[in-house]
Amino acid sequence: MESRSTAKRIGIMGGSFDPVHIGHLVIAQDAVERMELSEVVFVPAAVPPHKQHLSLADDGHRLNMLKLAVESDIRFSVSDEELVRGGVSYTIDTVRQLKQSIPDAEWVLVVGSDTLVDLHNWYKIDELLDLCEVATFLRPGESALESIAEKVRLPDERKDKLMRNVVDMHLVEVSSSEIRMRVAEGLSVRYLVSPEVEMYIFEHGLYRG
Ligand SMILES: Nc1ncnc2c1ncn2[C@@H]1O[C@H](COP(=O)(O)OP(=O)(O)OP(=O)(O)O)[C@@H](O)[C@H]1O
Ligand SMILES: O=C(O)c1ccc[n+]([C@@H]2O[C@H](COP(=O)([O-])O)[C@@H](O)[C@H]2O)c1
Repeated sequence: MESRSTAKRIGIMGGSFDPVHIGHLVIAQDAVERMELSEVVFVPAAVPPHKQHLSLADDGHRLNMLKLAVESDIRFSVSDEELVRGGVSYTIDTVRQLKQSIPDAEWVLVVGSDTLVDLHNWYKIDELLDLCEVATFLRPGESALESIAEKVRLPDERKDKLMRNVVDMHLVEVSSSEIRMRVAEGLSVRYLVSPEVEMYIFEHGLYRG
């Protein structure tokens, strides 16, 4: 096993969080334990690069729901830097900014294995992989490690390092799209989002369709 330096290790979880659900929170907790992180920063995207055609709930609502979901857990925090920056949210810009704010930390980007096989399409991926470690978790229904490895389209050295950081995490079958759909259909989202987020959705009439 590689020995870790003593620098503080901070996880970064980026996403649309429209809305944040328990799947996101469970992954963040698993990442803390599996990747020896001291904390995880959730970063809601202004415009996610691969979802530019989708319309999302207002930035303010997505941010407020994230804050409500994580406020009782000192290991979690929320950064509004992508929302403040505006425009398409490239992760390289976010990681550069985070590194500037805490230069002596090690940064670990937490992504799903669907993302791992797409990383070669990310903006300035070479520089990004120099700046931070990537921890990948298997999402529900995803195939075995070997078949993911075959699909990673990055140089061997990069790929080997990424594959060493693919970890099993709890699989919670829930997505933000399902939450939005359930609210629109008048179904309950209790236990799928935190009670504070459930209340927020109903108080603000979000996702009614
Ligand atoms: N149930 C889940 N288990 C593990 N990871 C998840 C889960 N849902 C989302 N993620 C991961 O969380 C990150 C942010 O996801 P995002 O905010 O786009 O949520 P989503 O549920 O995938 O949204 P949508 O259904 O709108 O596409 C991504 O890396 C995504 O792979
Ligand atoms: O930087 C990129 O080129 C890039 C390309 C695709 C996705 N991302 C980031 O990956 C995170 C998850 O994206 P998504 O589309 O799965 O919600 C989110 O923070 C995006 O900004 C980043």
